[in-house]
Formats: sequence, C-alpha cells, structure tokens
Amino acid sequence: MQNYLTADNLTVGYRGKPILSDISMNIRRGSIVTLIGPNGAGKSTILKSIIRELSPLGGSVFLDGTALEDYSDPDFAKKTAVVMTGRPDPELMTCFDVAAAGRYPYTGRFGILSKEDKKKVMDALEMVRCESLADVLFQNTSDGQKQRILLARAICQEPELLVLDEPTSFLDIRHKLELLDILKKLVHERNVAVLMSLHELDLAERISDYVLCAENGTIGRTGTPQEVFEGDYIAKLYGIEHGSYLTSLGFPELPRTDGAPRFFVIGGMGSGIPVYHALNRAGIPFAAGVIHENDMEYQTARVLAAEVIREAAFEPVGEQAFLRAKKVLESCEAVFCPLNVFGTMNKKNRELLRIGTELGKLRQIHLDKSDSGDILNDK
Ligand SMILES: Nc1ncnc2c1ncn2[C@@H]1O[C@H](COP(=O)(O)OP(=O)(O)OP(=O)(O)O)[C@@H](O)[C@H]1O
Repeated sequence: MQNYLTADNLTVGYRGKPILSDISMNIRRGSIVTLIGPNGAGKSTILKSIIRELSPLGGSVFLDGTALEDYSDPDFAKKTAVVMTGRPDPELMTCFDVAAAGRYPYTGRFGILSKEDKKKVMDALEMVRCESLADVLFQNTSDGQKQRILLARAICQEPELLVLDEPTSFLDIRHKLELLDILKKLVHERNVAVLMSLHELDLAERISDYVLCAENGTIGRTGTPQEVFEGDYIAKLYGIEHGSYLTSLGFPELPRTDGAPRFFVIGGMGSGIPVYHALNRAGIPFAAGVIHENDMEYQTARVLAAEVIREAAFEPVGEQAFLRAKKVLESCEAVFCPLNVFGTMNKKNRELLRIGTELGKLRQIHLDKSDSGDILNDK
C-alpha cells in the first residue's frame, strides 16, 4: 500500500525559529498514526504545519503525491479535514450550520446545500450521536458536544486525511470510546488516513497503528504501539519522577509511600490491587507477597510496595521467598489477606495467612477510608 502523506526531513516552528526538526513520517490511507509526547513538545506545531496553518521551515511534505504548497485551498479542503483544539465561536449558528460548513469545498461560491448535502450533514451528526442538537445554537452546547459537532463537520468534508489535535480531551469516557470507534469506522469503511495527537496513552496504545513520539526537538521513538510502549521509554519521554507509568497495563500510578513496611498484604490474582491503592492513599508503607511475577498485580505491587516478595512465573512459592515473606510479615503491625483462593502454586501463602492469624495480626481493611481516617477495621 502506498504512503498517502509523506514528510521528509521536516522542520517546524514559529517566525523562523525551529521547534522540531528532522521529522520524517509516512501515513497510509486506512491507518491511524498518533503523536504523543509531553506538554510543549511540539505535537500541535507539527499538526499545524501538516494542515498548512504554519509554513514549514524546512523539508518537504507530500499529500497524495503532490507537495503541500502546490494545493489550492479548495483542493486541499477536499483531501484534508481538521479538528483542532481552538473552539470556533460562531454566533447564531446552529450545530447543523457548523457541521454543514464541512460541505463548503463542494457547495460552490454561495454555499447552497443540495438535498444530498443536507443528508450528508444529518448522517454525520447521527454518526457522532448529535442529531438531536441539529437546531441548537452551537454556542449553547457543552465542550464535549462542540467537539463532536466539529468532528461531524470534518466527516461532512469527506476527507482522505483527517487531522485531529487532542480530539478526546473534552470528552467523558463513553464519548472518548465512541469517538475512537468513529475514527476506526472512518478508517475501515472510508479508507481515511488519520493523524492525531493524544494525551491518553492507554487510548493511543489501543487505537494506533503507528505511534510517533515528539521528544527534545525532534521525533524520538516511532513504531507500532508494542514497539513504542516497550520498556521504560514512556516514563523517560514524559520525565516521570513522581509516580510511575505501568506500560504493560496502560495506566499511571501515584508515587509510592516510602518507609519500612507497616502492613503486610497477602495478595494475588489482582485481589491486592485495591488494597495497595488504599494503603498508598492513606500514606502507609506496606510489603506484598508472595506474588508471582506473572500475576496481574505484580506490576502494581512492584511500584507501590516498600517491598515485594516475589516468585518466578508458574513456579510454586519456594522456601526462600516464603522465609523472607514470613520475616517481613512478623515485623509488620498488621496483615491483610484479600486473597481467598489457594492452590498448588501458592499454598505457602496459606501458611503465611495462618502465621498472621496466629500472631493476632490479621485485619480487615476499609477500602473506603472512614471519616476517622482509620483504614483498619478491628471489629
Ligand atoms: N504561536 C506560537 N508562537 C510561538 N511559539 C509557540 C506558539 N505556539 C506554541 N509555541 C511554542 O511551541 C512549543 C510547542 O508547542 P505545541 O503547542 O506544539 O506543543 P504540544 O506538544 O502540542 O503541547 P500540549 O501537549 O501542551 O498541547 C512550545 O514551547 C510553545 O510554547
């Protein structure tokens, strides 16, 4: 398949001053390419240069085989639609009118909509689930609704390339997923090429065919989500020093509470995750074990617990791990055991539970911390 958009050795910036240089990218039709990177890294500047809002300071960009600068405005508008972060504030325009503006490359000088144009506008409004807002003034809609109307305007343009700057930022979780689903449909059903910036890394990882990272004045790592999100690159890209980003799980964690462990958590199979979060919220250092390295909660325990006693994947909990866990458990004030399934692999954890009980340290935990601030339930 041929590249639809090609940027080669591109330099972008403002008033002759480069922000990013040496940018190369290829986007095929029917694919989604996502730009990620920290605030101020230059994602919007790249997008503005691709949509001709900014003139590149160097290099070249070709769209469907023609240099960007060789397009007339109407021809460019038939190829490319944009949803940028700035909100237009058209007075007295209904949502229908705003979406219908997407038909302007096709409607001639007077902008008169044919019956077919009107149907396309209503179809686009329906696609973004805003048909009921057709007659509502655009200025009287919420930020999330405005975002969806602007997407409808872009859809009306019937673009081959759709450029979006942080399209999910004003949307609630349901509408974030719906928007990404619409992009997927445009890609699969209309063979659109999508180039966008996203702050939600978990979503970027799920929706993108290819990811580009804006980093230190250029494009850093590029590749499939699997390639880009591997290892601790993302934490470095964003300079995460307070907290962690669990790449494999696609979510961030707050910084751990430092100090010698006061509580011991016998978890496993994900049962410990809410307990780790509750203890960390309450500022209580804790130890966790014995957790298998392939357990779904191992990564969370690793970044939140003061100590994790671990066992290799698929191996029964061994003597060494057990003895270490026992020692740490005995030094703790209290023991929690959210786990209630014990099998061959973790039968030593049942032994830890027995020891904790005999020592009189076993406690229930209030996950919804009570008003008194007491996370323990001694009753
Ligand atoms: N109009 C402008 N004139 C001069 N510099 C600008 C202009 N707009 C942005 N910049 C600068 O360009 C750099 C990149 O900004 P840009 O908006 O492209 O970053 P971004 O990666 O999109 O950031 P964010 O994630 O915060 O939206 C920043 O240092 C910013 O201050």
